[in-house]
Formats: sequence, C-alpha cells, structure tokens
Amino acid sequence: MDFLQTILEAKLKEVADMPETAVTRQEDRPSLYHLIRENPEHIHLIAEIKRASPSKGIINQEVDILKQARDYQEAGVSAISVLTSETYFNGSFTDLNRISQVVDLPILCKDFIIDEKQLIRAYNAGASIVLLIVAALTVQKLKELYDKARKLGLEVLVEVHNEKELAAAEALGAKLIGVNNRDLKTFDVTLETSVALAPHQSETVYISESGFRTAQDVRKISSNFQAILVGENLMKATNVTKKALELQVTRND
Ligand SMILES: O=C(O)c1ccccc1NCC(=O)[C@H](O)[C@H](O)COP(=O)(O)O
Repeated sequence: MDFLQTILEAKLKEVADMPETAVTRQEDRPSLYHLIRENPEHIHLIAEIKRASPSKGIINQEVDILKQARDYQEAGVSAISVLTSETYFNGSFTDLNRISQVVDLPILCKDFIIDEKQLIRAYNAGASIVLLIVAALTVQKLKELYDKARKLGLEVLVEVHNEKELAAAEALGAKLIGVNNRDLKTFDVTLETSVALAPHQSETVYISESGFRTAQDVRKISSNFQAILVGENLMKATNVTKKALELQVTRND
C-alpha cells in the first residue's frame, strides 16, 4: 500500500472518532489570495511549522513553535502553514491554535482533509486556509469539501501533482492552487514538476510547494508562480529570519 492510501486509512479512523463540533470561531484573518494579488513585486513565502515528515523522520522536534511563528511573521512571510497531522508529522490542532494566538497572518491547516468535521476543527482552531489534495479525493468529494470550506469563510489551497489534477483544480474554480514538487508515492522532490506544469490562468494564484533551499531555486519557478511553500529548510535553518528573507525573491532580482 502506498503512503497516500496508508494515511487516508488512518484519517478515516481519526475522523470516525472525531466528535461533531459546532462552529465557534468568529475572528477574521487577511486573505492570502488578496495579499498576493495586491503585492505582485515579489515571490510570497508560506512558511511551514514541520517537526517531522514521512520522508525525513524528525526534522526539528525541539523547536519552539511560537518563536518560530513569530520569527516568520517578523521576516515578512505572507502566511504560516501548520501541519496538524500527528501521524508522521508530529503536528496537532493544538499547535495550530497556539500559533493562531501569536500571529496575525493567514494560517494554513496542512492536513489530509477528507471530511467536513476536519474543516470545522481547522476553522475553530484558527486556520483561515485549508488544504484539499486532489489525489486524495474523488471529484465529487473535492467539490463538496471546497464548497463547505468556502461557506465557512475559509480559503482553500487545492494541491495538485500533475496536469490532470491541475485541470481538475482549475475546473473547480480554485483561486489558490498548489503544485507539490514531492511525489506522494516515492517522496522524490523535483522543482521540475512546477517548471513543467507552467500554470498560467490569470485570476489564479499558483503556489509551488516543497524542495526550496535557496533564492536560486525560487528563481527557477518565478515566471509561473506567485508564491512558494517551504518547510524543512526553514525548520533546519540556523538563522530563520535570514533564510526566510532570502527566499522572498524580488521579481527583478
Ligand atoms: O514532507 C513529506 O515527507 C511529505 C510526504 C508525504 C506527503 C506530504 C509531505 N509533506 C507535506 C508537504 O507538502 C510539505 O511539508 C511542504 O510542501 C513543505 O515541503 P519542504 O519544504 O520540502 O519541507
């Protein structure tokens, strides 16, 4: 069984045990879509809180997540991504909630979402964006969860890995589309995935995810993408602020 199937089975059990929750949160966060559209002069950075991963094991288990989130905000990142999956990533909704109390930025709940209960949990914990992975959902389920998330007032980052999934995300009318450079089966990461897809719809914000280490990497995708999502490299950086500043490449650099 491949990784996606394994984690989706785990999520099915997790969701079955998750109590139904009412929507309790009211507060608003800025829109990532508008923030990026209104500031086209540089590549935007979505900086991730990532203690561990299936491909790398422990990345930074000792991290002070609140300091890391504040450092990201001070470095001018456009959003913070929080992995909430305990399995493989050592994340949690508690992490998300604690971070939401110390930063004003848009916050992405990065999880394997298959059910509305997870959307409400993410929203109540303080997320303003949720991730929906095309490869993890049927077309019908993707649309159902997309519509429910939008009704809650959440932005949705629709994640794709290839042309077919990109077409599905665009057909859905997704405003934020992420191209993940990591193959979910092999865990191989190549920026060529983003380069080859070269997405170009004018009203859409395209975000290239995974595998960025240097400003030079960012320049490889900067003609078709408005933002990048970075985890490991920021979590391992000796100077987080410096690394975050380096990755926010100006378009004319
Ligand atoms: O990071 C993994 O090993 C991983 C494996 C399987 C599914 C998802 C995975 N990561 C989630 C992400 O999408 C990344 O955390 C995110 O794009 C940042 O990637 P990176 O900068 O390479 O840490």
